[in-house]
Amino acid sequence: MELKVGLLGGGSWGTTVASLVSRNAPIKLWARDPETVIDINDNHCNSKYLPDIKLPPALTATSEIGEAVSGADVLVMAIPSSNFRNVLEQAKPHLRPWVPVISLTKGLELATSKRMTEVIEEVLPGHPVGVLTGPNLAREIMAGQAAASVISMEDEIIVKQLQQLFHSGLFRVYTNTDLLGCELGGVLKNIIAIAVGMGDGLGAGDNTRSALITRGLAEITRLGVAMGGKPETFSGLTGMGDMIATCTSPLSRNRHVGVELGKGRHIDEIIDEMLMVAEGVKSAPTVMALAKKYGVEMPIAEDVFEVTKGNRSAVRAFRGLVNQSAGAESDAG
Ligand SMILES: NC(=O)C1=CN([C@@H]2O[C@H](COP(=O)(O)OP(=O)(O)OC[C@H]3O[C@@H](n4cnc5c(N)ncnc54)[C@H](O)[C@@H]3O)[C@@H](O)[C@H]2O)C=CC1
Ligand SMILES: O=C(CO)COP(=O)(O)O
Repeated sequence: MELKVGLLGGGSWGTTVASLVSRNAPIKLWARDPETVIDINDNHCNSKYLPDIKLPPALTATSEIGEAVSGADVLVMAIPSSNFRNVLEQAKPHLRPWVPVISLTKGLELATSKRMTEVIEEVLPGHPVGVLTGPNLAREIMAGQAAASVISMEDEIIVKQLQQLFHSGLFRVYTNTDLLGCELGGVLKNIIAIAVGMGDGLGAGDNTRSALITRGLAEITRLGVAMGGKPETFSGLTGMGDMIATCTSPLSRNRHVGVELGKGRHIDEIIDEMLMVAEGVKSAPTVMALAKKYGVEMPIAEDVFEVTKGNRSAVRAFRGLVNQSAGAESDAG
């Protein structure tokens, strides 16, 4: 049976995943901005978020949320974490029972510290939930570069059915049933990418970058495992894989924030001039609250949090990180 897909969110990643799915299944993308809807339907472009990129003609969009949701056999959410619950509430009256809901979002809810799949379970009880996550920079995928990703759901049968919707020649989609571990990897690496960006903005070298990525991975693994994720998940595509892509790519918005902080700019000024979302800035306070709750030391994330709050300069944070006394490699800090 051919599954129909509704995808909510007309930004860079929502449009990219909708383009991938349009090769495999009928899909309707909902965007709140009517100009984006016209641009996709008439010009096969999303000039605002993916300038100079041609979209597949099979991809169509609507500004009526009910049109994307009511006929859907699968719902995909590409809305930033700050507005995720609100959009899900708007979708709820139109959604048929038991339709699986897949999140593409790499953030946490500020007010509740919840993961997006927990928000889905709360708003839409009974619907199977999952994430599609991995080292996936939107512009590279739209440019036809090969990439790998992971669809994660706890139900082994449903996850295999949905894998086929997203998988294609140049976009290899693996399955994983460690939903918590996969989802947290995508969220937590954003903060480490800000730290790495800060180092790069301050002119640090490749050795420093490697140390931050490696120690950062250890840090996010400690928290993820304390919360119930599997250690091996954090060394796979959704953990180490996404860390490498986000911490080293000039396309990463989170790394960009770090680079600008490293140059001495203020966080408000950096965010004000960005069109797109950098989830790591918004997740930092929640990650600190989770680290405290689970008794996990996260020195790199803490420095990022302090710099983004304006309590510490990037130079001071960075000096602190490289000057820290070193114990055993397996220790925190
Ligand atoms: N861009 C990328 O390469 C990747 C992004 N992600 C994640 O995907 C999520 C979405 O990111 P992007 O699409 O890149 O962000 P973006 O900043 O490019 O676009 C965000 C979209 O959400 C829409 N939006 C925001 N609030 C809304 C609301 N209340 N109602 C309706 N629409 C609303 C905006 O209009 C915009 O179309 C983020 O959590 C991000 O971390 C994950 C993998 C790759
Ligand atoms: O999650 C991403 C790549 O996998 C995108 O990272 P940014 O949000 O930092 O651009």
